[in-house]
Amino acid sequence: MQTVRAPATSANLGSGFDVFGVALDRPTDVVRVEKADRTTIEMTGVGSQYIPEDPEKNVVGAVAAELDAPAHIKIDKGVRPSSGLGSSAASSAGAAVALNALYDRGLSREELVPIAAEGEAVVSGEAHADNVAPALLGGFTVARGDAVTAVDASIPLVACLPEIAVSTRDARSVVPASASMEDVVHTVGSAATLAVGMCRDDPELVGCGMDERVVTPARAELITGYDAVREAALDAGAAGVTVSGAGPAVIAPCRESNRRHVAAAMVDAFAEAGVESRAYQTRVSQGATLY
Ligand SMILES: Nc1ncnc2c1ncn2[C@@H]1O[C@H](COP(=O)(O)OP(=O)(O)O)[C@@H](O)[C@H]1O
Ligand SMILES: N[C@@H](CCOP(=O)(O)O)C(=O)O
Repeated sequence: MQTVRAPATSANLGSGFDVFGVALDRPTDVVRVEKADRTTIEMTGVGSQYIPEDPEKNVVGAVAAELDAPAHIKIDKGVRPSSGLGSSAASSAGAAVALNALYDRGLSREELVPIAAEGEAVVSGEAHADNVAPALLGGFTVARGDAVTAVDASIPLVACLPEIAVSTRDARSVVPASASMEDVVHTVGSAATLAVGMCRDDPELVGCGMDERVVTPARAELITGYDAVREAALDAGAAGVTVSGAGPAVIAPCRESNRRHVAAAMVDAFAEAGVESRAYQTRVSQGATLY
C-alpha cells in the first residue's frame, strides 16, 4: 500500500494563462493505493458526492491505465472539485506518485507530468500540464508545450473559495479568441515580473505581475462579488489579486504578517455580496509527498 498527500494548485496566476502554476500547502487530497487485478475507486471528502467512481470518468482511472498499474484507489478529497484550485490535478498527481511507487516503475517526477496530464484530459478534453506540473514538482512551474521548468518558491497567499461552482469548461468558453498587441505587451511585462518575483520570493513583485487584461476580466464576470473582494484584499494589504485557475477561487499573495487580515477581508467582502466562502491561509510549497 502507498499513501500520498497531493496539493491544491493555482494555475495561470493572471499573466501566465495555461503556462504558470504553483503548488499550495493547503488544501490537499490524500490518495491511497493497493495492488488489485483491476482498477476500482472509492471517493470520500469534500465534494466527493459529485465525482464519479467509474475509472473511465475519474481522472485517476486514466493515470492507472497510463502506468499499467491496476489498483484499488481511495481518494479523500480536501480540494473541492470545480474550485479553480486544481482539484482533479491533485488526484491525478497523487495517483501518479502513489502508483509509480506501488509498482516500482522508477519514473522521475518530470516523467510523471505527461502521465498525470492524461487524467486532466478525462475532465477537460485536453492533457494540459499547468496544474499537474506544480502538483508533482512543487514550487512555481512554467509549462510550455511539452517542457516544464520548476523553481522553488515560498510566497504567502490567501486562496478564497466561494460557494459558487464554475466548471473549467465554462470558464474556458468565455476566454476571448484574440488580444490586441498592446494587451500582449502588457501581459509579457507582467509575466516576466511575476517570474522574477517567484525567483526572489518577493510577494510584491508576484502580486504586481498578476495584472492581466484579457482572460481575467472575462472570467471575473462569472464570480459574484469579484470586484469587491479584489478591492477588499488590496485594501487589507494584498500585493495583488487574481482569479485562481478557471475560478471561482480568488488568490492574493501578501506578506505573512497580514495574511490573516487579507483572508478575513476577502471572506467579509464575499459575504456582503451574498456569497459564503472559505479562505485558505496558504503558501507556495512542495509537490505531492509519499508518507
Ligand atoms: N479524482 C477527481 N477529483 C476531482 N474531480 C474529478 C476527479 N475525477 C473526475 N473529476 C471531475 O473533474 C471536475 C473537476 O475538475 P476541475 O474542473 O479541474 O476542478 P478544479 O477547477 O478544482 O481544478 C468535476 O467535474 C469532477 O467530477
Ligand atoms: N489553465 C487552466 C487551468 C484550470 O485550472 P482549474 O484549477 O480551474 O481546473 C485554465 O485557466 O483554464
